[in-house]
Amino acid sequence: MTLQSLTIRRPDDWHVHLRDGEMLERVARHTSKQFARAIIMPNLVPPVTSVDAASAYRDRIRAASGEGFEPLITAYLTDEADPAELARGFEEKIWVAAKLYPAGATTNSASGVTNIRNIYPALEKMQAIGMVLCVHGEVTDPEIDVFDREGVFIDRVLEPLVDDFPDLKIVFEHITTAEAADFVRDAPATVAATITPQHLHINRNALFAGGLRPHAYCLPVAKREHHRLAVRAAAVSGSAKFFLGTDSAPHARSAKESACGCAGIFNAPYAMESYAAVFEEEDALDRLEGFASEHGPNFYGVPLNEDRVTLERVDQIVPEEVGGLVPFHAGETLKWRFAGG
Ligand SMILES: NC(=O)N[C@@H](CC(=O)O)C(=O)O
Ligand SMILES: [Zn+2]
Ligand SMILES: [Zn+2]
Repeated sequence: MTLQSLTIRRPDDWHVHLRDGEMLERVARHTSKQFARAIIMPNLVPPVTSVDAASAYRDRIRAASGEGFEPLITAYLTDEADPAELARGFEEKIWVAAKLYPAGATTNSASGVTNIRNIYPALEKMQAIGMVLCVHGEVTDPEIDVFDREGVFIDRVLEPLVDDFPDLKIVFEHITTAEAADFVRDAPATVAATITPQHLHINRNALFAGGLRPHAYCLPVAKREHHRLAVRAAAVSGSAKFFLGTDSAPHARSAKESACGCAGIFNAPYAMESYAAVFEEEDALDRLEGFASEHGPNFYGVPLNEDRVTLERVDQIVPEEVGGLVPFHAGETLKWRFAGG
């Protein structure tokens, strides 16, 4: 018999961009509706580099997201990252992780790290205190083909990093390739990965389907079909190393539909529906709870959520716009509906 509803422990989103100001007001409740907690990415302008900025940002998110949602703030690592400041914010429970953006790799990464060696003192400190490192894993070398930047990052940066910091907890964010899925699977238990809905649903053809499709553009860019299939296999494998991170990354419509469109897909409004579709197609709905609600907290070392949410089998057409933004799956019919707790 076909499953008509699915009740699971409330999920968390281990990678999301909530932005600030008016955009934060527009998007925050889409995330807080589905998820109990979320790892909030720090790539604001200016980036979140100090404990004070992080604390103030957390207050603004709490105000925008409403009761019952816990924003988990991250620090933005620059070449000047101060180990003492990182440790202070971690001890004061203002931030739970720090984010490595290779300078120039993605949206608002201009202040990112130019050479991984520059943050070795910060990483030593993080390793010592048990603070998680989140990584945007792409090299920025213009000689490297954009579709190869994740794979080359593994060889040039990640593998040496894992060797040099055997006790540092590392999350390889938004993986998109078979190489990344294999690397994480075979790495020590200190290494995990987040997986977005879009990298489970689309391959690079989606960027060019009948014309140039800015709303399918994010970074790392979607890859060939065999990579999508490998990332799917990892997500539904049941391995505790792979967990949910939407990378919902809203940009104004005008910034997406532009001669130089911004990278980022706004998937928050139908995030769980989108993941559920994938797990059902892979005949793995029984593994959705682990991926969405258990593997992430266990890796970060925080308790599992106690409340439950239900997904119902109801067709819903995703609108062309949500709050003036174009959501992932716009115009498509999704077969599940997030019905809350
Ligand atoms: N994923 C994206 O395409 N964009 C993100 C940045 C990021 O996660 O790399 C953003 O902040 O817009
Ligand atoms: Zn990123
Ligand atoms: Zn992101």
